[in-house]
Amino acid sequence: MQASTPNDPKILIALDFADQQQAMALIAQLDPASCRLKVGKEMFTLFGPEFVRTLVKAGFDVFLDLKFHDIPNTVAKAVAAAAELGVWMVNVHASGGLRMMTAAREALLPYGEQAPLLIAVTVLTSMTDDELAQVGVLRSPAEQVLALARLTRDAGLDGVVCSAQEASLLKAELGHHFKLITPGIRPAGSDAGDQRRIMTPEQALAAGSDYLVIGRPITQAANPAQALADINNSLRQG
Ligand SMILES: O=c1ccn([C@@H]2O[C@H](COP(=O)(O)O)[C@@H](O)[C@H]2O)c(=O)[nH]1
Repeated sequence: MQASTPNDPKILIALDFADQQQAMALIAQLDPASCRLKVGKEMFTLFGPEFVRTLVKAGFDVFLDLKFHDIPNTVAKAVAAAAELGVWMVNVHASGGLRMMTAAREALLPYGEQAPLLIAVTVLTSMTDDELAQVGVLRSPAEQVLALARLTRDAGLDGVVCSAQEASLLKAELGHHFKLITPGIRPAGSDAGDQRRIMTPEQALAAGSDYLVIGRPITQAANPAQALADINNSLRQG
C-alpha cells in the first residue's frame, strides 16, 4: 500500500465545510508538510470528486472518509474509484464483514505501490455503551472495537479508525504496524460537541495513535493555521 510522505504529518484536518470557498481559504494557509486533509460525506456530497482532485493537485495527502458499507462488489468498485482519484487513504465499515473488506483490498491490488491505504471504521467515536446497546451490540465499545479490528487485520487491511481511548489496547493486541487513525481528538478545554470517546492530541499520540483526525478544534478556531501550529508544536514537545 502507498507509502507515507517523508515527514509523515500526524494531523489529518477534517474539512467539514458547507462552503467550498471557506475550505479553500483555510487550505491556502496550510502546508502539506504540516498536515493532511480529510474529505468526508458533507464536502464530497456537495462538491464531488473534483474537489478531491483539487486538493491532491495542490500536493496534499487526502483521506477520503466515505466509510463505504455495502455488498462486496459495490464496495470493491467504490474503493477502486477512490484509488483513481489519487487519494492517500480510503475507508470502509468493518461491520460490513470479512468478505466485504477482502473484496475491497483485492480491488486495490492492480494499483500496487500507488494504492491508497485501506482502513476500516470500528465503532464511531461519538458512540457510548448505551448507544451500542440500542443497536444490539452488548459488548463495551473497547470489546467491540477489538473484535472489529481483529476482523480488519484478518482481511489484510492497513488499520482501523477507532477512539484514542482504545489505542493502547489495539497496539498491544495487533502490533505496531497496524495503523490507528483516531478522531474524537479534543485539545484540553475545547468543546467535545457530539464526540464522546475523546482524548487530547498529546494523550492520543502517547497512547499509540498513528494519525489524529481533528476537525472543529482547528477549522472553527479564530486562527486555524495557528491552532494547527500549536497542536503540532505540543506533539513535537511531547
Ligand atoms: O469514528 C469516527 C469516524 C469519523 N469521524 C469523522 O472525523 C471528523 C471529526 O471532526 P471533529 O470536528 O474533530 O469532531 C468528522 O469529519 C467525522 O465525520 C469521527 O468523528 N468519528
